[in-house]
Amino acid sequence: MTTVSAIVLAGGKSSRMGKDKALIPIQGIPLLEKVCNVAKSCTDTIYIVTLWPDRYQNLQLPGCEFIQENLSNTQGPLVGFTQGLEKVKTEWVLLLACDLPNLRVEVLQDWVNRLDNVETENIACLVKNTQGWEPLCGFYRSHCLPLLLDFLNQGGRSFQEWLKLYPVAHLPLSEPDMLFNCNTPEDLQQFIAT
Ligand SMILES: Nc1nc2c(ncn2[C@@H]2O[C@H](COP(=O)(O)OP(=O)(O)OP(=O)(O)O)[C@@H](O)[C@H]2O)c(=O)[nH]1
Ligand SMILES: [Mg+2]
Repeated sequence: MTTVSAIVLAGGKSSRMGKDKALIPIQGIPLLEKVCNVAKSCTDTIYIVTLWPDRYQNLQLPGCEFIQENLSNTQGPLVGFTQGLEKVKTEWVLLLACDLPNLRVEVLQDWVNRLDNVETENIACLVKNTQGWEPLCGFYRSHCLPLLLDFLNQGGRSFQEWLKLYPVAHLPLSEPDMLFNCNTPEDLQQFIAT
């Protein structure tokens, strides 16, 4: 089976939520912990990229390694991903946002099993929606790092724009609510109510 690592992004400002999304308890478990638990079903190597590892010190995150972003301010998920990718030693990396309360282990494991059959030209393997790729719940080849650095050096910061430059393979998703992400207090209320 393909070996993968995982990168969990937890360096966003949570400005729409008004408090750190990573720490919001879902059924009593902080969201970042929940996401890392799901990532654990795919790999033993999990990197959490954040500007503030101290905040997450008391979470149950066994085996997860913090990567402290060496920036004075957040630069967005593409930059956070790049900082994580610099550590990755496996061929593929699973990238996850920290605000995905609905992730399903069986779906992610099915996706991992598909990676061996992805054509080599593809730099990533992602779900597509009507607006474009879902960049924050899917797989990237670690050798895309130089391409990503080039893009950042030219001032690019958008996942969607970067992904337009290279071939990307599709991942199937029969239940799109798995990608529901909690951005606002209303999103959270909606999630808790369902
Ligand atoms: N490491 C890192 N993660 C980031 C950065 N910006 C966003 N993220 C993460 O990327 C994911 C998606 O980001 P958003 O849903 O926009 O979250 P956010 O930026 O915290 O929220 P808003 O401030 O409301 O836009 C979340 O897991 C964030 O923690 C960043 O600069 N560095
Ligand atoms: Mg989000």
